[in-house]
Amino acid sequence: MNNDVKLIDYLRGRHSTPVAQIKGPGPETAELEEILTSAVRVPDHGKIAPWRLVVYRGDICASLGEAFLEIASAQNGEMTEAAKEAERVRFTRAPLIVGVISRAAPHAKIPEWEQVLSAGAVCLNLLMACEARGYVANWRTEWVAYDEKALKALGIKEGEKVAGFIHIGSSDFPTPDRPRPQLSDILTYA
Ligand SMILES: Cc1cc2nc3c(=O)[nH]c(=O)nc-3n(C[C@H](O)[C@H](O)[C@H](O)COP(=O)(O)O)c2cc1C
Repeated sequence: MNNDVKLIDYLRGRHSTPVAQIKGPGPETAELEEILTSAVRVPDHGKIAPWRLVVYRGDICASLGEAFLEIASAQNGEMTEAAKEAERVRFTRAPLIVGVISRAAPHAKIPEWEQVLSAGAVCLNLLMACEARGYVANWRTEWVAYDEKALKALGIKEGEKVAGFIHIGSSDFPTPDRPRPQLSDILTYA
């Protein structure tokens, strides 16, 4: 997002950038932490922060790719070279990835569902906080968010769930929009 774009104009056209289009640079640590500080300013019933963030970047991303490949080949048997490469680069396609991890759990007062929703809010807010600083982003999960062994390699603890792996970087060409639902198809006035 251009810095002088009004929020109302941004929201009218907000959209993601496909991962294949995301290149460097990504934000360095100081700017990233400003982005993340904004991103977690979300509605959170009970103020319990039922989420946490994990930054994946640098050498760890290539190592994770090797781990994904090992897990996938043990589960799928013979893989094509293209499929192997897809695993190797899964976490190196963007300069960095932020895992938004839901820690939703039974709570005396706060329904677990609402805790999950709050993690979704962090994901969307993170997309927008990246754009506000001139970066682009894409909210992915992919199989690694649902596989026990992959989750272990990713440092996700038992009981936690991945709300999103937000791929962050830059892009130098515009993304065409995708079809959007017609308001009339999803809106009723009670
Ligand atoms: C929870 C969640 C998980 C997603 N995971 C994937 C995924 O694994 N692979 C994929 O191609 N798109 C995935 N998407 C969709 C991408 O984020 C897609 O680019 C996005 O829906 C584009 O919409 P936008 O332009 O309105 O942001 C996911 C979306 C959500 C909300």
